[in-house]
Amino acid sequence: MKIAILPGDGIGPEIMAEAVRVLRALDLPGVELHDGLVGAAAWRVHGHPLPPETLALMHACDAILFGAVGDPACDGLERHLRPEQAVLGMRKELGLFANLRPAKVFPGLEAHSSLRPEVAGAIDLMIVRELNGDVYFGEKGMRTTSDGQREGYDIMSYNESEVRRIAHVAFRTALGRSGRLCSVDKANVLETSQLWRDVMIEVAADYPDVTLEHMYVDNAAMQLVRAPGKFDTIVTGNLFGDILSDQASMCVGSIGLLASASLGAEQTAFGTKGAYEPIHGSAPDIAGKGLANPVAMILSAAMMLRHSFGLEAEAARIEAAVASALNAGARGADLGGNMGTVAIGNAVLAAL
Ligand SMILES: NC(=O)C1=CN([C@@H]2O[C@H](COP(=O)(O)OP(=O)(O)OC[C@H]3O[C@@H](n4cnc5c(N)ncnc54)[C@H](O)[C@@H]3O)[C@@H](O)[C@H]2O)C=CC1
Ligand SMILES: CC(C)CC(=O)C(=O)O
Ligand SMILES: [Mg+2]
Repeated sequence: MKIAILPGDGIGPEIMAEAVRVLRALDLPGVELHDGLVGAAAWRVHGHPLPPETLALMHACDAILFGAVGDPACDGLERHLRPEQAVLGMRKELGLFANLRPAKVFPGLEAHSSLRPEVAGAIDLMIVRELNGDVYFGEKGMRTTSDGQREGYDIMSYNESEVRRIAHVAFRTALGRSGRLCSVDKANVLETSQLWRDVMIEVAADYPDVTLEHMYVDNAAMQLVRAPGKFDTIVTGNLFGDILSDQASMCVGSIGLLASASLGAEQTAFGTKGAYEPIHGSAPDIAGKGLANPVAMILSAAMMLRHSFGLEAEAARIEAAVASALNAGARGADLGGNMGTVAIGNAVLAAL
């Protein structure tokens, strides 16, 4: 069981250290951890955010633990050299098209939500975000219009097989939960979304036990804070899923709590190959201060054990330890506490 450890930039190395401590504490037989560089950290050494060495490591491993990439010092670089291209490149190169982002309120944290505790307490949802298409991967560029203005453009598109494969993931996910699936789009305005909706309806025929509803993304953003408990499984495109999941994180209390799994079709000897990363970024504003919440990274490691290695009991053990540590007061500044990254890691380890 080979795992690529790619901490990346900013708080990435700080939170990854805690996830690695938790993994090592489980002392799982046959697990090998292989370190690699990604993002600005890789660009500084190799001149590229996703160098061939790192790509080869990603291909050679059964799963990838990915911290975060992004560094304000790189904002002026040509786009293909910016750190963020590493996470996009990894997802595309490995065909990781399905991003699962669970959001559930932890017992004892209801009062830390941006919502009223009784509203927050009902949250238990799964966002299934398409990860290989949409406006993030369309043709983009800068041009000059005929009247001499600069114009930026990014083409949004999905083809039907891209929508169909994420639809199947979403319907299967909903089947394993409450059987309710909400497809979020903007079909009242966008052709891309009209196709998305049409294909969702076609695929629904294969899943008679799932109830499919459709919601426009602007309404979904509103409903997510009005009555988030009404959602169970949400399926949506790359851009909308990116935005709605950050919003969902504050409904449960902090962006430092939400983990994710990015999965494709590739199967290894142990399970589905995947990359596991917090939903947040490199948080340059708190990087290097020991303040980052490592929970999202630790929970991403748990998702890895579940999806890529079939180690359900071990995944559940990590999740229970996190819930117990949080409930006992292990909280950093993001949750109104004063514990640092390592202290929160210690609390999770003690609860394992
Ligand atoms: N998957 C990835 O590698 C991602 C990378 N990014 C990149 O990260 C950089 C920063 O982006 P932002 O928009 O600031 O988003 P961000 O998610 O890094 O930070 C947003 C806010 O949340 C806080 N935050 C994030 N993670 C936290 C944690 N674990 N504990 C406590 N507080 C936390 C930050 O301090 C900041 O105030 C940019 O370069 C961006 O492109 C952004 C999102 C995802
Ligand atoms: C850097 C972005 C492409 C990644 C992001 O914001 C995300 O996946 O949540
Ligand atoms: Mg994001």
